Amino acid sequence: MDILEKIIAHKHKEVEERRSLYTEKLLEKSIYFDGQPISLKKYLLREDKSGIIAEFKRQSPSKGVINAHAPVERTTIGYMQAGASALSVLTDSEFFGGSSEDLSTARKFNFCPVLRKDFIIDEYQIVEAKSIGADAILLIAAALEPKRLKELAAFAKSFGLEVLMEVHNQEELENNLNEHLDVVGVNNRNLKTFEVSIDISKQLAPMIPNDFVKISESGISDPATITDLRTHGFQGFLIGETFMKTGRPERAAAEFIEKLGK
Ligand SMILES: O=C(O)c1ccccc1NCC(=O)[C@H](O)[C@H](O)COP(=O)(O)O
Repeated sequence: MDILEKIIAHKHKEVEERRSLYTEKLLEKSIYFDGQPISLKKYLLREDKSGIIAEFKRQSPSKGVINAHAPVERTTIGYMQAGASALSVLTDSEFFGGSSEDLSTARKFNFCPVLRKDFIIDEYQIVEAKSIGADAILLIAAALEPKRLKELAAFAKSFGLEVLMEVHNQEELENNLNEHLDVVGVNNRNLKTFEVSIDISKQLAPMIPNDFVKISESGISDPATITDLRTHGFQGFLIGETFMKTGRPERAAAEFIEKLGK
């Protein structure tokens, strides 16, 4: 079993356990449930922002522990003050050391789009995403059949949540484009082998229709890479480890964005 298959197998168990503790009806009582989501798509297109989606990521399967101590509140407020366009919060605990509480904390202290970064395989997780205050969810093409990905995207849109679909190759892209997606992300990291190559983004960019906002994800460690990716049509850039591996992720983000010039 590769790591993605392990994560997905775990998610199936996790969803069933959670559903037995908190029904969808209970989740719908959250203070966030009737709120209007903040559009990730619109914030990524704002010219006064960097296009960076700054990620709160404590650990990962590829790197182990990245930052065990950064507080969510200070880090996420600092990311937004530094000029990030949006936040991404890993909510998986088993493999990434995150939690729903991390996302709710980020939500409570920031007025900006918040992406729930998790491995979504079931409608329950989408109701949960809304209940913890997320504005957008991630659907990973490598983890879902195209029909299922489309059903989950439509379900998310019915709650007003925006959908980021992540691909790693041409086949995943061509098989999964549908009208319910808002943002298409190219993951530079192969989730099965952990190899990272920014060239994947550059190769796939011309194949992504312009109706979708295009983002490049993972392995971005230099502002010059963003300048280059912009010339290939990318409007958003998801960055986690480069910031989180430092003692003060929000300061690393501020220095990075200052060097970028926006
Ligand atoms: O980061 C990993 O090791 C990983 C392994 C398996 C599945 C997903 C994984 N990461 C999730 C992400 O997509 C990244 O957190 C995100 O794109 C930011 O990447 P980075 O800037 O390289 O931290």
